[in-house]
Amino acid sequence: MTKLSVNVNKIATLRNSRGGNVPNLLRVTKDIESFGAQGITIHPRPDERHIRYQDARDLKKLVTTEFNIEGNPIQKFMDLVLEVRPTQVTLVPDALNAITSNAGWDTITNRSFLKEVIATFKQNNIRTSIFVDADPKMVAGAAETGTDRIELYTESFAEAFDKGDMKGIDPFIEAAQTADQLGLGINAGHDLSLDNIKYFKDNIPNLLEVSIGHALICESLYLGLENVINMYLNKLK
Ligand SMILES: CC(=O)[C@@H](O)[C@H](O)COP(=O)(O)O
Ligand SMILES: NCC(=O)COP(=O)(O)O
Repeated sequence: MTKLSVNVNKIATLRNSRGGNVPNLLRVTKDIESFGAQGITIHPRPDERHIRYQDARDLKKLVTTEFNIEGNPIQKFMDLVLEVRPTQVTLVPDALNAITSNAGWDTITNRSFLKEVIATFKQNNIRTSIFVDADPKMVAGAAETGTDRIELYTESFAEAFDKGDMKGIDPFIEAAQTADQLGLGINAGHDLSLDNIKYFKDNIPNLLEVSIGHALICESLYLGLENVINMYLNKLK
């Protein structure tokens, strides 16, 4: 079975846009778990424009499913993860001001750095994952770091799928086979959605976890809109 980990960054972004506590991140997270999600993902960035470091601490007290923290392992992030001790840490090579994640690690150039960081987290019993492009060379490089898992960066698949190009899955099948041969667990994420998730899952059978945020929150808006409009109309009669 593939676990669904819901990325709640977008809930925090909406909350922060008004400066108050609506929507309430902790309440929404609790609801997401009670609706059956098997994990919660957050991706705090150094400017804390969506998830704040304090959110990570607050969520740790409340999350009962798998808690996954993603981010670039700068010192501040390392300290947070070692304090919070989530189930899993996913290392993502974000540039400081990136709007969203836009590349996987070069696991060959960064091998010794990643090896050191992975060792630190593993010594603290935190499962590790490395965000990589669907490239067997990068998957093989990830295996050299000692990581437990990789997270396949799925934007190129999602973009191809959207254009009707079914071949966009091919590099992911190859990368997943390499990961399997090397004993790495496979996660995936970025731009996965209700439209493309079944095709991805059907082609990557050994998929352990997907983390989904942007599309899932947008879909929740669309699918909930009719209900809420009607509730307002009823109150305005
Ligand atoms: C690694 C990854 O693909 C996700 O964590 C994604 O970056 C979500 O973060 P944002 O919500 O900041 O786009
Ligand atoms: N690791 C991917 C993730 O957490 C969510 O990415 P997205 O669904 O917001 O693109």
